[in-house]
Amino acid sequence: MSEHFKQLAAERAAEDVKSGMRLGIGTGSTAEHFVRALAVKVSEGLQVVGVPTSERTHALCVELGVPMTTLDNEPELDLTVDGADELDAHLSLIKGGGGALLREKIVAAASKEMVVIADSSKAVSRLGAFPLPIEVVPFGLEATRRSVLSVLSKLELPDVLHLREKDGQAFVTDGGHVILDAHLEDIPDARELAMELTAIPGVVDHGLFIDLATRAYVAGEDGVAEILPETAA
Ligand SMILES: O=C(CO)[C@H](O)[C@H](O)COP(=O)(O)O
Repeated sequence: MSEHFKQLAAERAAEDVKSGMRLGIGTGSTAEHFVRALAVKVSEGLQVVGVPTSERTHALCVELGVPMTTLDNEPELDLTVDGADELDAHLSLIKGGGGALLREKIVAAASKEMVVIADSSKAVSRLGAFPLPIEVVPFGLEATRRSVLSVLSKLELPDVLHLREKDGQAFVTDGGHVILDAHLEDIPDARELAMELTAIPGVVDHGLFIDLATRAYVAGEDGVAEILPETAA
């Protein structure tokens, strides 16, 4: 069922795409529904160019004939459409379950608008149940891991960090980095944690997306809801 809701949210976002737009194109199963909906519109004559946020999305765009460009050619984008692992009422997000958080954040930051597409299971009152991906440089991994643990301890968060693996090896991102997944259960102050993590040498980025999403389409039993960010207290 959640696959159907992902598709509904993606199709709603595709309706916002107009000819001439420069798009950021996200990564993951929900974003793939968006690529498929976009490809149909392109085959009907819609003229757009997209910057894919991962090699996986790039391959799908090639397969489906969605025209692509690079962020170097188009450093300012009109609209990015991407999925999320969690979103709260302020449209703060956890992303990176698919490991593409770095390119996703660069592309979202280069866009005038970022639309999040999700099934309703992703909407939470507070972020943190989904493990927070922290992308780190392989050089000095143990030292960086200790620095991350010390930030978690300072903020009184659980010190559970797992190096992400794939097929028994460390998972390597498109940028050649590795990922530490932080099992925090609950993040009382996402902004503070984001700032602390960003300041650690060796941390390339993390999956907290704050003040980037401008709108979300969340699909569930009652249809597709449009969500605008609540102003933070
Ligand atoms: O951040 C992401 C990839 O890095 C994805 O957007 C996130 O993991 C959601 O994936 P899905 O749409 O498959 O549930």
